[in-house]
Amino acid sequence: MKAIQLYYPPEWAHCYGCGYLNAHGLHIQTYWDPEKGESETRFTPRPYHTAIPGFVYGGLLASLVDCHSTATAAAAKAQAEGLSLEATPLRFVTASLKVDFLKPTPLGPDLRLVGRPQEVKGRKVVVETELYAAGTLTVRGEAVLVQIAEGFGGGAG
Ligand SMILES: CCCCCCCCCCCCCCCC(=O)SCCNC(=O)CCNC(=O)[C@H](O)C(C)(C)COP(=O)(O)OP(=O)(O)OC[C@H]1O[C@@H](n2cnc3c(N)ncnc32)[C@H](O)[C@@H]1OP(=O)(O)O
Repeated sequence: MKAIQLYYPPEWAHCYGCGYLNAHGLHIQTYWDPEKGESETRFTPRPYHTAIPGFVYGGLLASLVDCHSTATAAAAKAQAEGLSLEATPLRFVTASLKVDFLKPTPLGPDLRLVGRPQEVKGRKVVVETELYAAGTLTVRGEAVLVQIAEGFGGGAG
């Protein structure tokens, strides 16, 4: 299966969180399950992603939720409209991002994010994301994503 981010055209693939053309980026990769209508990202933080020793920096967790949500929005919109991302790349930007840090996230285990679209309406998609560390829910996010309008800000992403 191909990660949603790999369908982004090169001019939209420089994002620090998920752009495949950003050599210094996180390279977040999101996979869509059309049967369940939900998405998954896995990410293993590095030792330098520390908040306090043993725990993951919250800004990194917010970045994971952010880019996981933009990709989930693209997949959800494509499925809702019966489009193929291969033929019709869709790219969303984050209009609003809310992150609840429910528990400290331990540094070490692989993190798993699950995204569920709550609303797909026009250019807007609302996505709820849960982030698990070793099976424990530690972060919940809600994001409002807006599809980039035709010809908008080309090359900036
Ligand atoms: C990087 C940016 C440059 C772009 C270059 C483009 C190319 C590169 C792409 C690569 C992108 C990488 C993506 C990585 C993920 C990020 O980190 S993106 C970076 C952070 N995000 C930004 O910088 C976005 C800045 N904000 C904006 O540009 C504009 O506010 C937006 C988000 C495009 C929306 O403006 P708009 O197109 O005028 O949309 P508008 O018609 O007002 O609203 C559409 C819908 O969204 C809702 N909405 C809009 N804002 C909000 C909000 N804050 N809260 C709740 N709902 C909202 C509206 O209510 C409306 O809903 P409905 O009425 O239809 O139900």
